[in-house]
Amino acid sequence: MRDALDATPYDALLLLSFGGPEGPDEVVPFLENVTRGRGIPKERLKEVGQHYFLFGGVSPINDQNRALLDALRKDFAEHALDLPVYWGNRNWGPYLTDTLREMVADGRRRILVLATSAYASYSGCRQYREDLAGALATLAGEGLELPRIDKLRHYFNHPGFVEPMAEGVLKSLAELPEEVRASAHIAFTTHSIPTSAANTSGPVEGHGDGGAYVRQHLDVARLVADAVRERTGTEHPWQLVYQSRSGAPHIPWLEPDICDHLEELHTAGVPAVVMAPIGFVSDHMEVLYDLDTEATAKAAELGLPVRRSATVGADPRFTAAIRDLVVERAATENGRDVSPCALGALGPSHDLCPAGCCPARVPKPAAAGADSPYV
Ligand SMILES: CC1=C(CCC(=O)O)c2cc3nc(cc4[nH]c(cc5[nH]c(cc1n2)c(C)c5CCC(=O)O)c(CCC(=O)O)c4C)C(CCC(=O)O)=C3C
Ligand SMILES: [Fe+2]
Repeated sequence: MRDALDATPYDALLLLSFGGPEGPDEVVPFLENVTRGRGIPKERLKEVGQHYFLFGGVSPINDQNRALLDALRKDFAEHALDLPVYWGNRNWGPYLTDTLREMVADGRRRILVLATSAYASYSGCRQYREDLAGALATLAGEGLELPRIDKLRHYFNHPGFVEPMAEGVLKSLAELPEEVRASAHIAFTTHSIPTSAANTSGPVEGHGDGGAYVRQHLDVARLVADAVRERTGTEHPWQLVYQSRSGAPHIPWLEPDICDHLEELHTAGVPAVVMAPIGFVSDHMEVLYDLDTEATAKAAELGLPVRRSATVGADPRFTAAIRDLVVERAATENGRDVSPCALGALGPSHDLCPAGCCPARVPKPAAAGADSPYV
């Protein structure tokens, strides 16, 4: 019998995610939820709706979260970590507010949140904290006693996140035709966001020099590229590029787009490319449509061999990393010294988002940060 791991003071882990439709009738209401008050052009919405309809109106994201939940519960049980795991979403059922209400009914008082985004950004961090504040406000309005909520630090540079992605790139390289393999480029991709959001991502002191979002992705890309070089002996040129841009065309977003990048590489005589979606935790719609469908069709049109490498999903190294982060944070809350685990040049991310971190265009209350109106 292993020694039991200690999660106290926490009495629950909450997996907080984006949510997605699971049938054709759910696509439009889902997109209405996503875009409420966000000023996304109608044309873009129609187009994105088509992406979902192409897959029968079913986003893979909910099944992936179910798989991650199962894997986390199994991992915790195997390591005698007594911590129930719940799941709630921003944009589709199970909705965060309903899950939080259930957690309160179950007597949970100290909740730790795992968001399905590894990096700093408004969409990937503060917006989830706003969701938590919104849910807490609803429960307060119902006269319920509010639990205390903390959010796990960003895990982009945890070895349990980086390692499976490095292995995925190695596997994709091995699948390329042998004669082009050694000269293949790696295109690391992530969600494009407005450059204004990129420049203000992360803590205030890093704003203005590109922000944490791009810096964190570059660190991960370098770590994966280094791991690949160590294991193949080959230096594969790489670049961080972007996908899934939305918003009005006159507003600058991070570039280049993966499709333009493939065209550029092809013109420059690069014979093959591995697309590595390091910005995403699992193979959701952005990966299945924007990379596996659109970018792969673009590459076929160019006659450029491409492979798309795996996301971490429910990889056991990732669930072990989450367990590690939970135990680390619990120890910190108990005033014990910890040595947080992180690869790369940036070091472990902060436990508590400081005031002004990843600001919203229109300020809103956000929980689980230094500027939270809740304890
Ligand atoms: C940084 C980032 C992540 C990664 C971090 C994280 O995971 O949170 C992410 C994830 C996701 N984004 C998703 C879906 C959508 N995102 C949209 C719109 C937007 N995303 C943005 C950014 C991000 N998005 C932004 C700046 C917008 C513009 C509007 C706005 O400022 O909000 C829209 C509206 C239509 C469109 O414009 O494309 C949809 C449908 C899904 C579900 C996929 C599935 O169903 O499998 C997931 C996991
Ligand atoms: Fe998105």
